[in-house]
Amino acid sequence: MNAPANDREKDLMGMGMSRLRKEDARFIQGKGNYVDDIKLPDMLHMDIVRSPVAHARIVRINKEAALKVPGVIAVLTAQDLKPLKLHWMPTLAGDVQAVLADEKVHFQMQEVAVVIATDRYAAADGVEAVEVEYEELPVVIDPFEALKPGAPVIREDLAGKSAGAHGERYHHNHIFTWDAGDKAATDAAFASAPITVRQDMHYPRVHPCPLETCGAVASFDPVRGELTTWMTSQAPHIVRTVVSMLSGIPESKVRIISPDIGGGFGNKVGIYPGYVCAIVSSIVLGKPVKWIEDRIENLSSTAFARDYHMTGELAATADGKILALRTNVIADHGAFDACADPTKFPAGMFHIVSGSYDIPSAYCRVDGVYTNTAPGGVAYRCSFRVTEAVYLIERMVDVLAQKLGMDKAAIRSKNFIRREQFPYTSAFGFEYDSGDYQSAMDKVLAAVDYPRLRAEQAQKRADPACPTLMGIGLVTFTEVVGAGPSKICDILGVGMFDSCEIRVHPTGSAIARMGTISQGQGHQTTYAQIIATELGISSEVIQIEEGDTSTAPYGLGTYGSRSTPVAGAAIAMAARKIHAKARKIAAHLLEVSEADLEWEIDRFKLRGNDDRFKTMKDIAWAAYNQPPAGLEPGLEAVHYYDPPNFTFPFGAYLCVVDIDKGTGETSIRRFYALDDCGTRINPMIIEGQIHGGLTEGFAVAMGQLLSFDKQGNIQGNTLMDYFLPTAVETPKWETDFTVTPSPHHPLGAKGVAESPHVGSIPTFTSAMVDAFAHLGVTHFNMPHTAFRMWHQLKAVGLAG
Ligand code: PCD
Ligand SMILES: [Cu+]
Repeated sequence: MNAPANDREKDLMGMGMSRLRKEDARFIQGKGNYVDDIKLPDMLHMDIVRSPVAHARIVRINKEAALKVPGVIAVLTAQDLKPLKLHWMPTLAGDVQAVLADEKVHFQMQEVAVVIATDRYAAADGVEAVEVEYEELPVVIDPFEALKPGAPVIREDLAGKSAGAHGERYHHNHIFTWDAGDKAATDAAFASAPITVRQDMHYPRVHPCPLETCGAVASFDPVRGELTTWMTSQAPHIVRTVVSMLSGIPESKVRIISPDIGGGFGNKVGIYPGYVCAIVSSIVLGKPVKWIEDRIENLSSTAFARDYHMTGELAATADGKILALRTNVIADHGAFDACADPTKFPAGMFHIVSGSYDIPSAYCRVDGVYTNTAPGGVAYRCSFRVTEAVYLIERMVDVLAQKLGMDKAAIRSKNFIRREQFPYTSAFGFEYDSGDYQSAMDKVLAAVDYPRLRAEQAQKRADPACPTLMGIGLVTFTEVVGAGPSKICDILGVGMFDSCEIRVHPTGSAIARMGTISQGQGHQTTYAQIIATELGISSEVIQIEEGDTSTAPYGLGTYGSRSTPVAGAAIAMAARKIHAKARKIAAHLLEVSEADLEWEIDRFKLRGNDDRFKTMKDIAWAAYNQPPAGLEPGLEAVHYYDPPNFTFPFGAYLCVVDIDKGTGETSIRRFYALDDCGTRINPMIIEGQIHGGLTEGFAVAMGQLLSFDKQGNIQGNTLMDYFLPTAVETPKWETDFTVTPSPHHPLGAKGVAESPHVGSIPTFTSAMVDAFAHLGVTHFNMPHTAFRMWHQLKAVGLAG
């Protein structure tokens, strides 16, 4: 933290200060306002009939018994939505998805019908009473099986379509092939390389699992023709655009409000059938309709993450210089392609897979595949498949080091993009804005006394009586966040810029609105801190509002750690417009020329003269009272910021584990995380974000898993089974930082919230595998539960 220069600066509580979170006053008193807190007069409740089977034809749906349940008002099926052309909806990935199953169900828990009733209980009773007759079809849950010639046809609606939104389809269950890099040069480098390594790995299906599930309250006013919907959306403006396009209601009469959100983690970016059904029900019935998912519905049917079957290959010299990288991925996207990636990137930013290393040639290919599982593939705390990419490259560098008998740190040093190479263009065409990987790693190695840890490990390996296996994981990752330059990044054709509007009131306090939406990140605090420093107004009196499309300027929302890189920049630019006008007003009030003024914390003063000044408070009053001739009254500005590039935060993580040789039980002895996100706005919030991301990384690596049995029954979809670590299981985190500002961001800031998730997961695997490295093991898949580790121990002749 930069110590404030004086009391005036301290009073601002601006950038760089660990000020407490403004929003916590309401959160810790239970006074937040979540979607389920919205209660409107005459509000009806909706519940969803879901398929018990994974693949079947719907022979018949009988609503009669349900309609007799006291309180039930209506039951809607695909047949009812058909006349409105709303039984299918477009997905963000250019596919279509059934809103309610149309003649066929494609995965277990798919939405089949909705029941609307006067209360939540009656709606649930109604759901029980809807009779659906299914004729079961063969199920495919394995994407490799799905691509075989005789595999069951999952998407009959696509029959005969040999091309999708992302080009050619070569099989009825194939969605797209996407590739990047130079294949010929990469193949040539492999053909002549002295050393090559190859490793298959599966990044299993996991779920973001926010504590608050998804939900909506839709309220259509038939008199005014206006639709207001409160919903748990990470991107309310794009939802408004889509709702207007689908319903035909003018965008000016659609209002989407994201109230407080109890965690998003990528799960609340997409548009789900439940939202659409609540809106349609409200339009049809002319009354407000509330839909709130339960936990099992959230885990089973809303967007999952990952499920990437990856093959990595590295070519290198005998002394460990990497010459080329090749990867091939089979991506399970479930029954509908409903990933939420920028339109032109069906595999997100997977091509950041060359990581922190200077690799001359690289090529990657991803094939998207349909299976009878829930749709998804969202960016769970990651900027669109970056987690998968970082996992692959970090695993591969370890595998190569093992093959060459090199140390993990030494091989990384040998291949780092060096500080003087930035801006650096990767083999995939990303222009990395800045970085200093060697300094970050050196700081971590020194902090944990790496040589001593290795010596301890050697000693333990030499002692057969030692009850534990000790593993050391090391990862040096690069993220790509801040989507994005709108020339390459859009969602449904809308460029991925972001926005800010600031109004300074006559008495010197202010309100600001952005196109993003906090889900717990603390935007109300950090955004106010940026404005405080830029404008010399205390962050305490700067009100931040997000999430209401009727008041906030258009923006693309919060995910992919884009708020700081994009909206954060918009805030600085809007503030600078106000600053420029304030300077004119100050010059007028002081009767001097603008050039004679200098800015100091909260005021313009006559250069070198502390006694002649006008504070921002004076200037605000004057703006509404006696602006200079020719200048409009008022003190406000709007800025739409289209970033010139992504930002590239990075980090170096080290983990030490001790695995019990008898039981496979693992203790995380140490986890040291160094992050570099450029200029830091609020170090305390950053620390909290890093703890959160590391804890979610721990959960994924050590326990989370959604899997399916052969019939397509989902496993692990309750919190009895799905691992959400509490304070009891969570390791103690040690954090550290370096500061390498982004050269193109007005504040030098990069995103940070995803880095700890992206970086920690491969670090855990690196540590777990390292514990077995002396026994010839190079890789095993997550999650590293005690049971799976016990099998691993048995496989190498340990454990009973
Ligand atoms: N340099 C810097 C950076 C940053 N920061 C801070 O921190 C935070 C964060 O940021 P970013 O990184 O920018 O991010 P954003 O955009 O805001 O956010 C997003 C993220 O965020 C995270 N975190 C969190 N937290 C909470 N609490 N909750 C939630 O939900 C969440 N989510 C998660 C996720 S998943 Mo995705 O969606 O999957 O893609 S992506 C994501 C904010 O407040 C800010 O301001 C500072 O201070 N500084
Ligand atoms: Cu991702």
